[in-house]
Amino acid sequence: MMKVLIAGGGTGGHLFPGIALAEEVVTRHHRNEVVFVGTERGIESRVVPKEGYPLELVKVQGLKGKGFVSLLKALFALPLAFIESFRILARQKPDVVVGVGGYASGPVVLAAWLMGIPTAIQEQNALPGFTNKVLGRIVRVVFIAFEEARAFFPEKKVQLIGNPIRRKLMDNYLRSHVAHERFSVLVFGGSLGARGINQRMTEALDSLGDLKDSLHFVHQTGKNDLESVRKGYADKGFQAEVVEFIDDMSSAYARADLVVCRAGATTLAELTVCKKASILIPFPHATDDHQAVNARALVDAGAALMFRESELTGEKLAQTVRELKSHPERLKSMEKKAGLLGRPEAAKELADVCVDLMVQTWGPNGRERTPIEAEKKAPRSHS
Ligand SMILES: CC(=O)N[C@H]1[C@@H](OP(=O)(O)OP(=O)(O)OC[C@H]2O[C@@H](n3ccc(=O)[nH]c3=O)[C@H](O)[C@@H]2O)O[C@H](CO)[C@@H](O)[C@@H]1O
Repeated sequence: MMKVLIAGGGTGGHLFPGIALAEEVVTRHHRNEVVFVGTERGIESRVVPKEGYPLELVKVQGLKGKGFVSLLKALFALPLAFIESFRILARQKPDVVVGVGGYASGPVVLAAWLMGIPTAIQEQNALPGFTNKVLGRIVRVVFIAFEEARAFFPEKKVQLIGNPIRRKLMDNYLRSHVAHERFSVLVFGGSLGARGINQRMTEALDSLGDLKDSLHFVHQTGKNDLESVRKGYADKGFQAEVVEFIDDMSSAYARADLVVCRAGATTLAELTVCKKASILIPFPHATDDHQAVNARALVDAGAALMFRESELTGEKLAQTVRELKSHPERLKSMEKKAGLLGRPEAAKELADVCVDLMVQTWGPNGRERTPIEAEKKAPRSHS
């Protein structure tokens, strides 16, 4: 029996690896528990309750600055979030705390460390964010997904395991290979959508008119561009499903012959596990340009093509789609190379280490809990 507290979120790229860990933990034993800590405005406030896990909220702002000392200062300058974190940890009594990045991760992991609870962080990107770089010094284990991230953390703590993928996404994906007649392009801009991608793709349609009847698009726009993108496809006579957000990414991937997307780390992990060929357009304003560094790993392996948004015209994008469509053997080779980078076992490996941390710290049964606390752990079922 183990209780894991997962702190962080904000965007899907941080939260979904946490959900993947949660799924692994609760399917191992019906009395295992997972609690999330996030913020009201993060994607977690919508997704976590839907997934059936309890969510505690803290009020945190982004932390910017440089160096360990300035982060500590910034964290202590947020006394409310910090006090809330202590309270949550005292109430929840987790055996292990895992930070997945995003606003809530910093104060909660720091508070857990001060309370003597074993901590770990999971860094999704090739270049770690500021908070994780600092938390790396205090946590017991640092999980990374790209070799490039190793250099930013104490060597002995690092475990390169890849980014955990949601079990539901994997299971459904394996079951949902769909036969389709048209060449299907999945277009999406990370968990929030991407204006740059929305614009380039609608511009690209102008140069793809002759292929209209053999192309099918599934396009996720994010909140703001839904109507204009929908209109773009409709006015130009293309067959397209245009949505604000895709709930079922497994069937979206399953139907795609080609994916056009940003280079968020969780997206890339999914592309490799699902063996998909992709055109990557990294988010140009990502901190330290980390999306381009993420993308490089796939490009160097021959699994993807990458274009800088500033250099990519609609016409160039159209030409690339056209070329890949007319060279299925090239697409196949990209798919194969993507598959070689996939780490489908990441969630399991992460959960194994959580068990080790619990056993080392609290013994094989975890923390002592009063009979009432233990009783509250009603057996849960998880689909
Ligand atoms: C702007 C920004 O700072 N983005 C960061 C954020 O990206 P972001 O939150 O966009 O994350 P990713 O691209 O890594 O992952 C997106 C996740 O959302 C899911 N999804 C996406 C679209 C959709 O309609 N439905 C859906 O479920 C995908 O399947 C995937 O699981 O976190 C990533 C992981 O730390 C970073 O690499 C990104 O740089």
